[in-house]
Amino acid sequence: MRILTAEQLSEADKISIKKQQISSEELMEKAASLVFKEIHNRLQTAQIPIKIFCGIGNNGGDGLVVARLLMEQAYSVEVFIVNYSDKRSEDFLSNFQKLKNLDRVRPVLINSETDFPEIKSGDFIIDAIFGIGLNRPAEGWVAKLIDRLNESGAFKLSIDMPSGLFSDKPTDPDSSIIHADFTLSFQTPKMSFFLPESMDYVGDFQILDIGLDKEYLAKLKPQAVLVSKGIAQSLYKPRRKNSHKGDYGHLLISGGSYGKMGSVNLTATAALRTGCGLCTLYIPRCGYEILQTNLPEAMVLTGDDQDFLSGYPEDFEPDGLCFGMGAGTSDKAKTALEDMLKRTKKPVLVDADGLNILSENKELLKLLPENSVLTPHPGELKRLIGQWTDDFEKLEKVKKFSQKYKIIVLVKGAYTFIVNREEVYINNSGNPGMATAGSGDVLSGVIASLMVQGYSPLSAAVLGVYQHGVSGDIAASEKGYEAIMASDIAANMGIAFLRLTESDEA
Ligand SMILES: NC(=O)C1=CN([C@@H]2O[C@H](COP(=O)(O)OP(=O)(O)OC[C@H]3O[C@@H](n4cnc5c(N)ncnc54)[C@H](OP(=O)(O)O)[C@@H]3O)[C@@H](O)[C@H]2O)[C@@H](O)CC1
Ligand SMILES: Nc1ncnc2c1ncn2[C@@H]1O[C@H](COP(=O)(O)OP(=O)(O)O)[C@@H](O)[C@H]1O
Ligand SMILES: [K+]
Repeated sequence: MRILTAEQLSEADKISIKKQQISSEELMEKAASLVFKEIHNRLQTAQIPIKIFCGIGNNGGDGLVVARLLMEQAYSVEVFIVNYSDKRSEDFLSNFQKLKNLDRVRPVLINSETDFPEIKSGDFIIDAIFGIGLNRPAEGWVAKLIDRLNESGAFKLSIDMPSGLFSDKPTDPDSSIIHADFTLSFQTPKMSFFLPESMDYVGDFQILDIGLDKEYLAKLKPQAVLVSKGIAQSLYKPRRKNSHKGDYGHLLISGGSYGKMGSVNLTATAALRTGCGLCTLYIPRCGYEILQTNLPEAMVLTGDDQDFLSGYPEDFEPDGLCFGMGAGTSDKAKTALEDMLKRTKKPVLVDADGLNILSENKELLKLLPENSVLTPHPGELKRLIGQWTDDFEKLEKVKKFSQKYKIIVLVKGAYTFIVNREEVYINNSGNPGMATAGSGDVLSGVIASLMVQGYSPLSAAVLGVYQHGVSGDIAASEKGYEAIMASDIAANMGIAFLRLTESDEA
């Protein structure tokens, strides 16, 4: 699914109306009918007090259509017009008239704070105040109304956007924004649904296909692409019967220090569970017995130092390299990274302390082979690219960084962003149970393993992040969020690949 801007969607709206020879009022009826259906499916005519707050633009128009359709099914509905301006949209006005023609309804106009209705915690609020047409933060009594709705404790369903939230630019967190429990959004998700600063306003969300012209939509340059199972399937390379371990690549994982050997163990386990043919670990001497005992499938080479990573193995040509987990940022570890980067032309994956070393020694960034993959979490990213003022600026900075060094940069989080120059992918698989020590180490193993198996670094990053999330979801369904440990994410990778190759019907 492609993420488009408000401007692109409004234009697509106009083009679709023209091409499909329908009126904008008909498009609104179609969009709002889908919202009605979702609500009706869930409420099944339960007599919950429904209060619909409608603005005076097209988002308000949607709210009015939903109100009419709910009334036709004998729901208990009250309609409030948030009358912030006299510039009512045409489709708002025609639907306002249609609603008033029903004799049971008396929409209540809200012109100031004194008109606010009482809102009880058991009410069901439908928020149709502002949609993608919001062009400034909500102010005055409209802001107070939004605050009042948020404080009510009532369930809030937003149409298209939580009112007060911008779709594709930063929203001042001090402004008034509906804190939706659920958002039903039209045609495509909006960028702010995925960014850490704004995702909480959206609640759970569902996208309703309102039938905008597919041909036109396909021509638009998306802000980002949401990674789906279909995309992951299209990247997947099935294993051939006529193959041997040499066909699936030899990965060298370099990391670890005294007390941090577990991270290398997790990365290596994940890499082997993701199918690389051979895996060698390059570690300080203190980790030798630990890893040889724990993970007999991996080969182990050690540097000269007892506790810290040092040097780089002589005469060793793996198919790909992964550096950083548990490595620390000692001078020796820095030299180890530098030696590695000077010895290879193949894209590498750098994670964790490898990223911290790069942040402290920015000149090393220039040594990264083209299309190397960096996998920072937000803290590591900040050290790497500097502070940002908001998530949209962060994304722009990451794109520039990716362009400057010709590399792929992940921004890990509840939604992980995969940035390849101007191109952005957003991953939606995974769950909060994965917020646990070592799950990032597992991700590095998954991606690096795919990289040595002949996937392009970008495909490895997109497929790897998706599979890592799916594996975490399998772990959650078996164990519950709290009990997930990073090793469970590695352990479930096989089932995640089985799921990937299953058709959805199966
Ligand atoms: N495109 C699609 O796919 C489809 C879209 N559809 C629906 O249309 C919605 C977009 O409708 P829209 O363009 O009329 O804008 P909307 O969000 O109702 O608000 C604009 C109004 O708010 C005003 N205003 C803005 N900020 C303000 C503020 N802070 N405080 C006060 N006023 C403020 C602004 O007034 P002005 O700035 O001119 O003063 C204007 O009057 C979209 O979200 C979806 O629900 C579907 O029906 C069909 C398919
Ligand atoms: N709430 C969440 N939902 C989905 N995935 C998550 C969530 N929290 C963390 N993750 C995933 O878990 C991993 C955590 O990585 P990281 O912070 O580097 O962990 P560590 O350093 O402990 O290995 C990332 O891949 C991230 O996307
Ligand atoms: K809304």
